[in-house]
Amino acid sequence: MSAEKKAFRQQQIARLKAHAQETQLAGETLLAKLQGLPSWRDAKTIGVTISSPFEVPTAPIIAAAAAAGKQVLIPRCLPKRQMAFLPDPGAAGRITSAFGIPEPPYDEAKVNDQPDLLLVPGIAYALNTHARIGFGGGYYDRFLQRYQGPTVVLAAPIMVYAAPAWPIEDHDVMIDQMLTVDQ
Ligand SMILES: Nc1nc2c(c(=O)[nH]1)N(C=O)[C@@H](CNc1ccc(C(=O)N[C@@H](CCC(=O)O)C(=O)O)cc1)CN2
Ligand SMILES: Nc1ncnc2c1ncn2[C@@H]1O[C@H](COP(=O)(O)OP(=O)(O)OP(=O)(O)O)[C@@H](O)[C@H]1O
Repeated sequence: MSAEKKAFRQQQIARLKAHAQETQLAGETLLAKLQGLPSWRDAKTIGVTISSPFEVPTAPIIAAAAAAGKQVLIPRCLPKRQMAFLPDPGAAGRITSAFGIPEPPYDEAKVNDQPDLLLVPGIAYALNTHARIGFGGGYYDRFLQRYQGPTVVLAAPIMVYAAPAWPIEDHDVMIDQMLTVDQ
């Protein structure tokens, strides 16, 4: 990975941490926008992460999906930077990974890697190209190569860039839809 990308990521994560409260507040507006999308309304299954304190809060999204009768699928990290989506067992059923992320237990029979809608996490997004940069695991760039459905990001203000301020690589996959508080 380029030193430039690494430096941007470090700086951006520090910015996210400094704007955690603003990001939490933006969550409400972003969820309302998400609920207005046809891709949300039509989805019977939703792929979403369990957020950390400086990401857009996903607990309200998960609650809204469940209330609307949608099945919530959350990712489990696997060896070789692979990721599988499995039904959310609820807070008490999640297992916290070595990276501190609550994950579903692995059960091959329950894997569904083609949710009807995928909410993609990240640390920064570009309005012009819909490029994204994540935490550096490469999990989503790999996953998105074989995911066929629509992708959406919920971009808190601190995550929004007019154009990418980080290097774009061949394996970067652009996101279909970018929701922001302002645009
Ligand atoms: N809330 C949330 N869950 C998520 C993601 C996310 O962005 N947000 N992910 C989005 O992808 C996946 C996990 N992402 C990860 C990204 C990097 C590393 C990681 O490797 N961390 C190392 C440093 C890097 C390295 O050594 O290569 C570490 O912390 O030691 C782990 C998980 C799945 N779950
Ligand atoms: N499709 C892929 N095939 C092979 N290696 C990949 C692929 N996507 C990413 N990688 C590798 O994974 C590592 C992390 O990728 P990158 O810096 O793009 O992560 P990221 O933008 O934070 O993405 P993500 O949120 O998907 O983890 C890099 O070493 C990159 O070369």
